Amino acid sequence: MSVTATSTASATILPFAESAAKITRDVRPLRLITCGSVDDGKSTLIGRLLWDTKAVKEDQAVTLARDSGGQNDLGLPDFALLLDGLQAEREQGITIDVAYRYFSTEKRSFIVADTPGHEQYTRNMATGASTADLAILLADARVGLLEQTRRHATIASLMGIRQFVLAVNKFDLVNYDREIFDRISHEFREFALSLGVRQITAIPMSALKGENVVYPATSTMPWYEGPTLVEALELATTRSTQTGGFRLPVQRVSRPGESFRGYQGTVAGGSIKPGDSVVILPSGTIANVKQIVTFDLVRNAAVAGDAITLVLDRQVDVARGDVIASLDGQPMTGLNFEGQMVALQPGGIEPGKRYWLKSGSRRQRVAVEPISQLDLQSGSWAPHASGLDMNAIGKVRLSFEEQAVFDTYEQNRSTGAFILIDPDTLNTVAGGMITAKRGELGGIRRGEPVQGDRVILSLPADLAELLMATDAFAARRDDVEIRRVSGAEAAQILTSGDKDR
Ligand SMILES: Nc1nc2c(ncn2[C@@H]2O[C@H](COP(=O)(O)OP(=O)(O)OP(=O)(O)O)[C@@H](O)[C@H]2O)c(=O)[nH]1
Repeated sequence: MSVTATSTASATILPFAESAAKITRDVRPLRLITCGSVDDGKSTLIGRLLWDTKAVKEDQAVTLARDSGGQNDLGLPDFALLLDGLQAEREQGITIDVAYRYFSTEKRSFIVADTPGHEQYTRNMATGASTADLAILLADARVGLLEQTRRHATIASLMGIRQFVLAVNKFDLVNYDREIFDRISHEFREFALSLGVRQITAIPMSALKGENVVYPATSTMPWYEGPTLVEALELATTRSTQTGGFRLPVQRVSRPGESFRGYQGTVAGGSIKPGDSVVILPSGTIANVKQIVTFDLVRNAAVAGDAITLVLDRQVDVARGDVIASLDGQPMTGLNFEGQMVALQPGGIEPGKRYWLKSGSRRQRVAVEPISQLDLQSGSWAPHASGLDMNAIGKVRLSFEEQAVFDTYEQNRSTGAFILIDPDTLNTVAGGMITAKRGELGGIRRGEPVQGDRVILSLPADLAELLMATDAFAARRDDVEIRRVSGAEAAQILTSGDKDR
């Protein structure tokens, strides 16, 4: 549907969008989340987006007019009711689940997740954020940024979202005051930059009146020269999992007969073709791809998102939960990682307790040790060695009993993301992402032992042999463990261990 036809605004030409369209045209729909505090106007904004892009069908419009008991003083229906898929919301006056809506302009289509603003629903927000390319964060122009806005911005960044639109809403209630916009947008920009988000667009708007949403507010906010919301969305980029190397988390080993053995899963990054060499992790076995099979076809290549069965050229030991990866740019393998997580359950996260960590098809026992917690007011990380309360965002150490395989979330949002499950209740208690592998030279790095009191040295095999032959090692045999790794992996451990320090 076109967004240029308008019944409420005078502007039918969108020069910014016209030029933008020449710059980028991404065929995949852009996935967005909207978040902010209660009553900032999320439902009204999404309703307005759907209405002004003509995504509302005629029968819905009739229901809407009936349900809103007529029209508001602008002669328009109550847009918030548009999003009222759930009867409960109307009864309780709050949004209680993630609702997905679809709309499109001439240039692009969009999928929007409407996530709730209430504290206890942070978990739903994290669900919406995990698949989104961009987050629209709402703020009420009368009150500015609230803790909840900062929390949602932080979760969105934790879930890997690197594009934010700050929608400073309800400008009609502050006399379209430019100074208010400058102050709030400056404050938000500082906060978002501290989260590592660089693509930030702040837009003053009135969702209720439809100003700067689809149509520019040239008469009421002539001082604003940036894009409307829709123009900013048309320009945004989608996140891709195809930037890194090939990743196939194995979901199933298929053995229909003696002669055939295939490894099934959905490609979580990169691409593959017959003849390519791959490594099976955590074992480190190397093999070549013989065949790529989908449910009815033999393929000559597969890319991220394809569900495939991979046949290798030799008998190897592969189990559910293993990762088959390209030889170049392998994921990290180890027992100790660092991550960031948000606690999602009332009990929070207890330090030292064993949880199940689930990433893709893999489920492993893990001990979680909080290191620091994000102060949502200042945006800084404060040392924090006790548990993480519900909704708290923390940096943590993860210690596994068996070798784990991860990418950092920056490199691959599928093999770098995880959830934590409480083994007693089977509830999902946290969601998070991997930020680095912990240097297993931990005893040397800042003298901090890992794995209880033992220092683990991961060394290239030749160095390991040399060290183990020394008297010094013999004397410390009980508190030092030496692991033999490849030279490349030793280098990787050293570099990743130094990150964030
Ligand atoms: N004046 C004015 N009022 C607005 C604007 N946007 C929303 N509102 C009003 O603000 C109130 C809250 O809007 P909602 O859209 O329900 O807010 P929400 O953030 O979705 O709230 P929850 O669903 O409870 O999380 C409603 O009364 C809206 O009509 C605006 O731009 N200007």
